[in-house]
Amino acid sequence: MSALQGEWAASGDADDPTGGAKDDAILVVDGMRRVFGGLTAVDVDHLEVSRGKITALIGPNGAGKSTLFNLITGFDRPDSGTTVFDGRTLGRTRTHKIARLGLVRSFQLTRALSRLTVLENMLLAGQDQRGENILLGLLTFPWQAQEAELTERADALLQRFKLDHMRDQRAGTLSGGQRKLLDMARALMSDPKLVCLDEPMAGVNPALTQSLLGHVQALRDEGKTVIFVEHDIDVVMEISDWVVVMASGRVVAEGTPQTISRDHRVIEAYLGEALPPEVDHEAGEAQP
Ligand SMILES: Nc1ncnc2c1ncn2[C@@H]1O[C@H](COP(=O)(O)OP(=O)(O)OP(=O)(O)O)[C@@H](O)[C@H]1O
Repeated sequence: MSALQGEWAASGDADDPTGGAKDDAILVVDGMRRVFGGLTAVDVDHLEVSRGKITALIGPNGAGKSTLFNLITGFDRPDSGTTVFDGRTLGRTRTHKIARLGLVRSFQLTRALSRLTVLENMLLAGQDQRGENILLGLLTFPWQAQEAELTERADALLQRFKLDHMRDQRAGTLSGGQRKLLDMARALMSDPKLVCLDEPMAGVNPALTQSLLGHVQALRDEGKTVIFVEHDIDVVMEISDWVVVMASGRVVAEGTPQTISRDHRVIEAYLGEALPPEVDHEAGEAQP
C-alpha cells in the first residue's frame, strides 16, 4: 500500500461523508466485500449512484475500481454484500440476465474478439454478456431470428460512432481510438439503463478524447446513467456530475467535481503542483 493509499484508507470519511442517499438512486451497493487471498480488493459499506447522471470512479492503481465494476455487473461474486439495481436485488443473478435488466459494463477488445469483424463484435455484444468463449461458440447458429434486428441496431450504433466504414473489417485492424469507440458501441447493443465504462478515454489523442466525451455526455442526455473509471482528472472534471474516490478498496470520498477537486488528497494524487491555488476574488487572496 502506498503512503497515499494508507492516508486515504486511514482518513476514511472523516472530512467527506460517503455513502449518502441520492434522490433517485438507480444503483445501491451495500456491504460489498471481495477478498483475493489476503488482499481486500473491495470493501464498500454503502454507495448510491444517481439515475441519469455521469458518475466518475477514481482512485490510485489497485484501489478496487475494476473489481467493483465486476461485482456490480455480475462478472465476479462478492464474498459478502448486495447490489440493488433499479429496485431489484441482483443476488446471484447471472451476467447476461443483469445485462438484460439494463446494467452492462464495457470491455476492451481481447485477442479472440480482434479476429472477428467489427459487426460480429457488435452482434455478440447484443446477444448477451455470457462471456466471449461461450458466445464465440454460438456465433454461427442459434440466433438467426434475432439477427436482422440486432444487425439493424448494430449498424445504427456503428454509424453513430463513425465506425460504419469499418463494419466488415477485423476488429484487430482498428486504431486505438477506434477500439475505444467500439468498446462503447458494444456496451450499448443491449440498450442499457446503466453503462459502466472502464477507462473509456485511456490512451487516445486529445481530438478523439473530445469526441468520446461527447458520446458519454450524449448517453446521459438521452437518459442513461453512466459510471466510468478514469485516471485523467481533467476528463473527470469536464463531464462528471458526481465523483466517487476509492482507495484500498474503500470509498473514501464522494462529491461534486468541484468539491472533490478541492480535496487535498485528490490534489496530491492527481494534480500535484499543477493546480493553482484557488483565488477568492472578493478578498483577492489565494486560499489554502
Ligand atoms: N483476480 C484477482 N486475483 C487476485 N488479485 C486481484 C484480482 N483482481 C484484482 N486483484 C487485486 O485487487 C486489487 C484491486 O484491483 P483492481 O484492478 O480492482 O484495481 P483498480 O482500481 O481497477 O486498479 P487500476 O486503476 O490499476 O486498474 C489490486 O491489488 C489487484 O492486484
